[in-house]
Amino acid sequence: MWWLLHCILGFIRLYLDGVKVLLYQLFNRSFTLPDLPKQNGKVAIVTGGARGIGYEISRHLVSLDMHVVIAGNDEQKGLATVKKIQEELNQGKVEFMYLDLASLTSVRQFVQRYKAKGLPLHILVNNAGVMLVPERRTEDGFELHFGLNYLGHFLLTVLLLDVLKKSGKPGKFSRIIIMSSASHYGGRLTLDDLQGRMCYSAHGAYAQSKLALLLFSYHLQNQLWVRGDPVTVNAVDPGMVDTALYDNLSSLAKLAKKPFAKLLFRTPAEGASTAIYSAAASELEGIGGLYLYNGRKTESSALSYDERLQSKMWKESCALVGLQQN
Ligand SMILES: NC(=O)c1ccc[n+]([C@@H]2O[C@H](COP(=O)([O-])OP(=O)(O)OC[C@H]3O[C@@H](n4cnc5c(N)ncnc54)[C@H](O)[C@@H]3O)[C@@H](O)[C@H]2O)c1
Repeated sequence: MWWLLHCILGFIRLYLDGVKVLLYQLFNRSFTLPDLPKQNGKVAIVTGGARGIGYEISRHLVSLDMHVVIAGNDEQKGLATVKKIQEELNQGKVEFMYLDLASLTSVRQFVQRYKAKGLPLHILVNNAGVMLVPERRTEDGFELHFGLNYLGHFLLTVLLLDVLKKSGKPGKFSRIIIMSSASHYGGRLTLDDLQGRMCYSAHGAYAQSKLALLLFSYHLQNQLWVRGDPVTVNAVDPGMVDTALYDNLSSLAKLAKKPFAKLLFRTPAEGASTAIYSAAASELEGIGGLYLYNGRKTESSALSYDERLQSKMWKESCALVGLQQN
């Protein structure tokens, strides 16, 4: 019985958070990107950069003369996106590399292939994600939202940290941008049931994955500061954006969403603006540990700032992906 209540509460919390965001978007214009400095010589990885918000981030970073690696699990789409960006921008340094975040082996192989290229890494945008997927497991047996949105990005980031640290320097920090969501406000984290085995709610699982990303983001930033490493980590909330992320809504919810999406949802380009700003704005040089929404610093949930929970999650995540803690 209590699992049913848990599912219903997860569902209600997610939709309430959605309503709050839509009301905000009704009365506030989308953040307008200022002119950003050219980024010649810089290299970025954008996960899920082949469509939606990730595509807009990739395209904009290439237009700033960054070398962008689009990392995704759909090779055909990825290569087509590379071609599209090159045609639109009349060339530009952009390439596709295969990465399936739902497979820890694929994450490790991606990092190996990336490192073999000998490229530096100045910007890592952890953008890819899925939402409201019916109960499924990753290749490694993790609940899909947790395994893909969170653990895949956790491993990717930790394995790329050495390159990010080497590529940054005082006054020119490397930057990690983590795509969170307002759904994290309603997120709950049950450390002894991270895989939702006791009771599964797709709404709860998505919110949990976004909360876990925030706990990770703050904890990692603290570690980097303590060690004096030239890398910053900021989390970004893109708002509610009309993309394929909503493809898993029920038919009824999709129907109800249609008029709202036209009127109130942000376009992918608008949704990408805060992430692009975090990646390239001079005024964010050396600044990390923020939750940014609509171009501004905002408070995330009280739970996300809980340092004990952050460190417990860090330890648990290292154990789950088979990493030695440092
Ligand atoms: N759209 C919104 O309203 C909204 C709101 C808050 C947060 N977000 C977040 O923004 C990010 C981008 O979402 P979007 O709205 O552009 O959705 P989208 O569905 O258009 O894009 C998601 C991207 O993730 C990639 N992806 C999915 N599974 C993958 C896997 N196994 N390995 C590698 N890549 C994979 C997809 O190929 C796609 O490129 C997500 O993290 C999402 O949670 C979106």
